[in-house]
Amino acid sequence: MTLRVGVIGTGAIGQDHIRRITNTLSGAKIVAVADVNVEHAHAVVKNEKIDANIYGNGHDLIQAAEVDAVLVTAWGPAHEEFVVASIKAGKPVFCEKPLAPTADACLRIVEAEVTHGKQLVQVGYMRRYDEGYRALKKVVDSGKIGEPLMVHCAHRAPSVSNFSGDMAITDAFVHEIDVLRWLLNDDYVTAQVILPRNTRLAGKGLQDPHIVLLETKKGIRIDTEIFVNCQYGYDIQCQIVGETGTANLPEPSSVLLRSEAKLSTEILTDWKERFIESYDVELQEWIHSTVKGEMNGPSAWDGYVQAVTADACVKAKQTGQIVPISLPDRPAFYDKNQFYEFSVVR
Ligand SMILES: NC(=O)C1=CN([C@@H]2O[C@H](COP(=O)(O)OP(=O)(O)OC[C@H]3O[C@@H](n4cnc5c(N)ncnc54)[C@H](O)[C@@H]3O)[C@@H](O)[C@H]2O)C=CC1
Ligand SMILES: O=C1[C@@H](O)[C@H](O)[C@@H](O)[C@H](O)[C@H]1O
Repeated sequence: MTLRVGVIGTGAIGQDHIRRITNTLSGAKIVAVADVNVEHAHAVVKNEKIDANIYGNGHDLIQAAEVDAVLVTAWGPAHEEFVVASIKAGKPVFCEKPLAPTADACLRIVEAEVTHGKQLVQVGYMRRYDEGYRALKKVVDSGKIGEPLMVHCAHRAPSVSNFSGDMAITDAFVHEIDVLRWLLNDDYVTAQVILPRNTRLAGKGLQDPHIVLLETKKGIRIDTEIFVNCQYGYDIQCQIVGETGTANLPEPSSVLLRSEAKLSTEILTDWKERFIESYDVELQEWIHSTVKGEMNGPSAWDGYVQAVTADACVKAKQTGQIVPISLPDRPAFYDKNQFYEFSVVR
């Protein structure tokens, strides 16, 4: 069976996902696209040479008979309405991060899904599909370093022209929020943010770097440097310190170059390049799971936890205080794999 996918939002990552589903992955094809900028949607369909219907309104795409599953790659504030509408239509939906910009909006999505009774939502946290993070998780789960005690991370980007306000936390650090609780199989209980000396190279009025300190239920302490105008590269670091050893996220593979009296390896500069394979694996696994009627990736609940944690970090930044993170108990609904029937008969 070929999964017929409709994409809402034909901007940067929407186009990337259209390309990978069309040219790289198997088991799915793009049959519809929607964007508030319809001209842009037309241009994307033409440039990518796909045979897809074009809608000016995402809700029409969700209702369209030719669409089996929905990919939401519109701006964050538009995610909630499209994810909820997909759930109500009983269609599996992959939504790019963040699930929604506020914790309340994420909770409404969780409630809509629980009410519907089957898990239909996956959130685009692709680091869980990265070979390096998966290898790191294997080591942690094996017990080779004993129980994890501390985690030291860095999220560095060369520059970010589009960031405003607290986007270093709400747009960039959200990836660490998701991947670290998955790596550690734990949840967060407090957040604190320390503001080091500001770089002169950040946009006007923007704080950069930040140091975020998270504490988990098990008492693990996590420090993350977020430095999104570091100039030199896109550099993601993660070291887990356990009782009997440490484990580091592997560096992306790169040729070890001996030249001009120097020994060097390349550092990537673009997040798309750094995680290019993870996006492929993430969407390929989503396609396979969806066709089987399963939902195995980051869930709406994970999206909600990320939003609550990000809110606490923003509050901690604003107040300079250690902010408690309290979450309701995870609904039992998210404990088990909920299978849905693929009702589309062709
Ligand atoms: N997982 C990851 O690493 C990444 C995730 N993202 C996420 O993907 C989402 C999109 O980001 P970009 O592609 O960079 O943004 P973008 O600005 O390039 O594209 C967004 C598109 O959505 C369209 N749009 C906005 N509101 C809409 C609505 N109500 N209905 C239909 N179309 C609408 C816009 O016209 C635009 O074409 C964001 O949530 C972002 O955080 C973006 C980059 C990387
Ligand atoms: O999601 C992403 C972007 O929105 C964000 O701007 C980058 O910093 C992230 O690393 C990338 O994965």
